[in-house]
Amino acid sequence: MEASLRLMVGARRLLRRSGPGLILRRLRHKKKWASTEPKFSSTRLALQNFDMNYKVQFGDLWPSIRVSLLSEQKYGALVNNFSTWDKTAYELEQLKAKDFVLEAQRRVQEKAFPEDPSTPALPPELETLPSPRAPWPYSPNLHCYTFTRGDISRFHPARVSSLGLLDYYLMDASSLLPVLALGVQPGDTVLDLCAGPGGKTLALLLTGCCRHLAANDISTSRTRRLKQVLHSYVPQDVSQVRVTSQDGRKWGDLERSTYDRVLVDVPCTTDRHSVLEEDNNIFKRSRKVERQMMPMLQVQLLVAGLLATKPGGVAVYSTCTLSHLQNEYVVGGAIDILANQYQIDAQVEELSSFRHLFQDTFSFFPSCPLGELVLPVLWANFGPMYFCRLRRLT
Ligand SMILES: C[S@@+](CC[C@H](N)C(=O)[O-])C[C@H]1O[C@@H](n2cnc3c(N)ncnc32)[C@H](O)[C@@H]1O
Repeated sequence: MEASLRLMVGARRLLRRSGPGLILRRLRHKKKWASTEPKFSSTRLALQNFDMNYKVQFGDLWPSIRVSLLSEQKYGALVNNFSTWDKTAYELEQLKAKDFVLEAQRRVQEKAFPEDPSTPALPPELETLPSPRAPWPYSPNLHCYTFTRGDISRFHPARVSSLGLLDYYLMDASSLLPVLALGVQPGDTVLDLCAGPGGKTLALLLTGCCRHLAANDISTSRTRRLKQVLHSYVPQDVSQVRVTSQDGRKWGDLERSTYDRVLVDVPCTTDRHSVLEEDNNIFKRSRKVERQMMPMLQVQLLVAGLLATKPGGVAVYSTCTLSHLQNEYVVGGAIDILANQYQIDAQVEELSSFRHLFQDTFSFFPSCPLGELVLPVLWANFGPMYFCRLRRLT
């Protein structure tokens, strides 16, 4: 009532000043503006979409995944080996945080020396651990601290050490799993195809194994952030990184059969971000086509990544979505394209022993047909993180 009164007074004033033409123009403008106003926020559209699809995909597990996605996520502190790492590790241990990678390595050691009488017997599911001759087949030298199950303490922001470098990098701890699964070995040439803002690139460098590391991202703003991360964490004399800003889909033509290890950490619907943040949300109406084309882009990037891998080399595909259309289906699609269009064989490698190693820290989806999927749960609110390890055979 009050609003229509104000409208009438305003209209009368306008009529007096400028005649009926202007009023009509203003009203027309107002109507157009009102009809383009979004009915639902992007976060709400994302939740509706997930409710529809993930109920089918995850059944009874979906309500608990949903509430975890909407709750505060947990972080991990990736220790910067280039900085005063021993001091950092000591300080993190004082906070009662645990290095989940070191704990997994200890479990492998226990398997390697089972005859040691002081070693407790392993539970049957750990019998699939790697053989004693290859005690740690995953990327080495990575140390990441998390608070234990159910502990929702937060890490303080990273600090500059006496060496002038930041002491740790805060990330969703499950983001380290694709890098660990890549199994970088000393002297490897490595490609990080979609690298910005650079958490995984930093982890790859921290392995101390990369003879040469190519870090690429199509977005110049993301490669700028990547360079800032490198500047804050890595000494200037570490020079084996090359940063580029190209379309990763071209890599198969640019550098075919070149790299020992390739990480393909693709853009996706970033499920946690999509249900929480309006800013840069892929569920905005204006980004509908981009969202629909996402699986196609992901297949193209994975194909390019595998083409850039040497025969016998390894690529890891990863996303932070629960969607099987962006996960297993993409892996299956890329393998088919490689076989049919390029006569190249690539094969998914089993990661079930890897899953057993880290199951105290993360909740894995038990029935993922290809690769592994970390589910957000309240006792370990990491992820979602999907990763799949592929070996290029020919
Ligand atoms: C999930 S993010 C990568 C996160 C990064 N690996 C990290 O750990 O910090 C996906 C990235 O892919 C980039 N991207 C999107 N399309 C691309 C393309 N065609 N080629 C290369 N990068 C692309 C985006 O700019 C975005 O930075």
